[in-house]
Amino acid sequence: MLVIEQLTKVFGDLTAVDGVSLAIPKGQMVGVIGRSGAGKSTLLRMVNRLTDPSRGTIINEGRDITALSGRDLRLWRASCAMIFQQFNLVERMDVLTNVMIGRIAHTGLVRSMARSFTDTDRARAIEALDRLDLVPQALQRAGTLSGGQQQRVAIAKALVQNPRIMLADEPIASLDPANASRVMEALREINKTDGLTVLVNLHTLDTARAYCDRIIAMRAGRVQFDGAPETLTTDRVRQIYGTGDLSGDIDEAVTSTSLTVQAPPQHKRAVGA
Ligand SMILES: Nc1ncnc2c1ncn2[C@@H]1O[C@H](COP(=O)(O)OP(=O)(O)OP(=O)(O)O)[C@@H](O)[C@H]1O
Repeated sequence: MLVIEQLTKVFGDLTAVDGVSLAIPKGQMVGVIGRSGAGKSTLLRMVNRLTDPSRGTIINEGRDITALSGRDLRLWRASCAMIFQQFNLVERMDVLTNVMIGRIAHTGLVRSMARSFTDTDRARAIEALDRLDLVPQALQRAGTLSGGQQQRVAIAKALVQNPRIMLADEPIASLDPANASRVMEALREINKTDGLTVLVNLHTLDTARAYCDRIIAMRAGRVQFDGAPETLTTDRVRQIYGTGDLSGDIDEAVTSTSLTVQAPPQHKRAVGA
């Protein structure tokens, strides 16, 4: 169980995350939705301590994550794999090497920089690539792959870290709908097969509804809704985001979503996938 209590992040005059409390059972797939600036990224970044909280606590399986420093903090970060919108791969390196870099916590930085990986590293990386249907691309330069393939390489790289939690910060925001579906399906498959907790930030309600066990809707740093996808009705979304304030992705999701049909992901920000 991941327990977040009164988690707050203040940047100058701005409270980006404002007293968020959540209890996330192991193995749950949670979609965090909200408009740009709602505090979704800051929340995720605090969970893996890329951003230090101003107040509040994060407890994972009874361990106070907010108190970690030094080696323990590095190990926590390694066990909390992060997927970013922009893939974070070394484009000029081949796919297999990119994935093996994910073994850094096990291999060590020096060996990783020298690209001196063990047979175990290589075997784990190939196994992960196989799960993501990317073995044929293993020796291809990462930069030559499509955006969707690159994001699946990033997921394979995260998998070889042996994470306890997978954090994905708008993993499909740069992808076309077909690639977005494959990436979300891959995350869901890993969540179900490995029992891995997944926290995924999404701009669109349809996607969260289609793939997540639970939806957290944020606005201005606060949790406005936390529950099962089917209980987040259109009326509830309108209450949260306000009828006079319905522009952008959440608005489109409200107007385009059937509440009974698990719609395929509707991507809103297609750029150079
Ligand atoms: N390092 C920072 N310094 C100052 N302000 C920040 C910093 N990081 C985030 N913010 C601000 O905190 C607020 C929340 O940002 P955050 O990125 O968490 O929102 P978000 O919901 O993830 O938005 P997006 O969907 O656009 O990524 C925004 O107003 C943002 O400008």
